[in-house]
Amino acid sequence: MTAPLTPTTQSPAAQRPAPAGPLVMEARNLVKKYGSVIAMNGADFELRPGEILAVIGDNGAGKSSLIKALSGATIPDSGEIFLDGQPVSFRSPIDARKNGIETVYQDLAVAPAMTIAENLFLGREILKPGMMGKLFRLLDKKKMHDEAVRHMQGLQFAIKSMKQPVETLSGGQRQGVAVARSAAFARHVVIMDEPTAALGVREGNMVLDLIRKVRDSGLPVILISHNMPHVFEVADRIHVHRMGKRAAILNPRVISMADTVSVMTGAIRPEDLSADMLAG
Ligand SMILES: Nc1ncnc2c1ncn2[C@@H]1O[C@H](COP(=O)(O)OP(=O)(O)OP(=O)(O)O)[C@@H](O)[C@H]1O
Repeated sequence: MTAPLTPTTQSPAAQRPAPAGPLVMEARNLVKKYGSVIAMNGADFELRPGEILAVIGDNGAGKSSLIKALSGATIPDSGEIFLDGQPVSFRSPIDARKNGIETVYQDLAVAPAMTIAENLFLGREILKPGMMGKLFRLLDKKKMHDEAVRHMQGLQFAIKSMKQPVETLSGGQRQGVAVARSAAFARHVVIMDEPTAALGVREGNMVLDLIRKVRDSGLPVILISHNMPHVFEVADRIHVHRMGKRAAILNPRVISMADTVSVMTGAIRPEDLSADMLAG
């Protein structure tokens, strides 16, 4: 062992029992090579129902490659992915979406000039019933608006009007719209790639709150983040990625942030951790 194992302070996640049950998503032995660079080197992954699973790792550890494989943005060279125990092979992000997996990307989150309601239904607009929708492709704006209100209220998302253009919102609120949109359409899994990056403290907390609500609504969340306090704030389990594969799954109720970072950098070997620090 190369570093002391420090006791943890109790995180808010401490109040929640560890989620259990059959796996919602699983990956085994994923490999992805780019020429001589090995981005995934036998990566495993497990997502349980009702949990927020944080995925952390140093730059270049292969987190994005893993997430891209799970969301259909990359096709792995080899390995297996299972959804509800069934083998799946996503050829594109649309394929993954069809299987109920929604991804919130840090950058292409929302269309600024469109309203909140329009953003929620972007690419999935509801057409008017009957000939008006079928023939003339007229949008059912009222239905989309009412659905948007219902959904945002369900997430207790404080917005005055769904008719507000997204560009009039704060950064945190915009990110909130992107999170809410994914939650609205995901049937299985929501993947969030650095959703709180570039946000201030208050806005970051607002998005974290929303992520908890998404989880509490029954959707498991995969949260990729470099922000350790945020990870410890919301994660039920922490998947540590290192050198192209999963190094450990940690229990944020027991392990400290400092030791988590040490596992991530390789200063602490997972086999040197006590059993309760691991969240197998
Ligand atoms: N399209 C690509 N072409 C070539 N190399 C790539 C490609 N995508 C990823 N890599 C390489 O694969 C390795 C893993 O990259 P990946 O982006 O998955 O890591 P990461 O953990 O997400 O890193 P970061 O936190 O810096 O985003 C890196 O060495 C990276 O340079």
